[in-house]
Amino acid sequence: SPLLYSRGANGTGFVFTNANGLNFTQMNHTLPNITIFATGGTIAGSDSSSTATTGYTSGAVGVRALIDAVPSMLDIANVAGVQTANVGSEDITSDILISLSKQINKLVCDDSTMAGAVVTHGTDTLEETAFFLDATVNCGKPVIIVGAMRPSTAISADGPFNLLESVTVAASTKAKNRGAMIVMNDRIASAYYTTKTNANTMDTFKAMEMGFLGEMISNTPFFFYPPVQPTGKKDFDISNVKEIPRVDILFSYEDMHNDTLYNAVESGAKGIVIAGAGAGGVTTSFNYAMEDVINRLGIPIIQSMRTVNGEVPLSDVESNSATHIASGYLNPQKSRILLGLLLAKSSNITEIASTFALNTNA
Ligand SMILES: NC(=O)C[C@H](N)C(=O)O
Repeated sequence: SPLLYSRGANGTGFVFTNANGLNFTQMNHTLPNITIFATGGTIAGSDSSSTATTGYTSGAVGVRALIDAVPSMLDIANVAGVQTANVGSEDITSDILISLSKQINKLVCDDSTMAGAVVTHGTDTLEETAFFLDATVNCGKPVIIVGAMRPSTAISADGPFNLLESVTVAASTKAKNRGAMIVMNDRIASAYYTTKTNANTMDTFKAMEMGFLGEMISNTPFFFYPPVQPTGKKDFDISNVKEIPRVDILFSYEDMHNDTLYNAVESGAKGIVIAGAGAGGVTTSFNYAMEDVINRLGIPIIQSMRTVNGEVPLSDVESNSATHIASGYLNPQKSRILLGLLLAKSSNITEIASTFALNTNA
């Protein structure tokens, strides 16, 4: 069961909580209550050098240290911490995603005293977890996913301010009914569309065509638009889901070999996403191999794109939408999460195709 901590706005120390909910008896009752779910990553990273932004240990410090590093968050909200995992985000698994989503649904959605959730996470796969939570936590309370590009021991570590801003957005009534959001580098971004665009720098999370939802100025959120959800978004109830079927991503390139597809299927993939060249492109020969796998084995294949921007329209994946499925505006890693969630419910290719079609201009 998760480790739970909380403490009062007046700094009166930790209040024990039980696994069914949080005891906020020593809290400042004029403030909203927020739970932070820590999963590891650079935001919890540590290194002996204060200038190292590579080669450090991810997930070295726990949720209590993260909260302790930002005392001013207790002027914004009563805060509880749950240690869901403590790993580099490359080691986040679909089992962790299922348990994180269930924890948020139980401890935040089902608890009327809770205003919102913050998830601390490594940045490398943050967009995948953000997409998963956007799809599976749907109670209208803000869910904010946050990371850092500099470890906690670096000069000007970005984690503490990012965490303060995330708690602030999660506690804001203006943040309700907008789906999950990524808050980093003074920007509020859509979990659905935002991707990591730079491997190293702090200004990395962007949805270049769709833009940001808002900004943080002096730790105050400003939303550019009223609450809105992405056009193609589908909500999932995963309360009965125990496992997400395996979905592999295959990268398209000149001379791509068909056996990459057959190997994936033989190894147990129940769905495939192609990071296609341009608008979903693969070699002519690979196109025949896809046709074979779809028709003979009934395995859905989503054609996405290896470019950072753009759309794979249905008209670009040939044939009809029930056999070749276009990812629309979803990149391969987000398409993989969506296909996994759909396969956890049903392997009906027509249903899968119609969900992806919501993301295309068809
Ligand atoms: N900036 C980071 O968080 C990168 C780290 N490797 C992670 O994703 O866990």
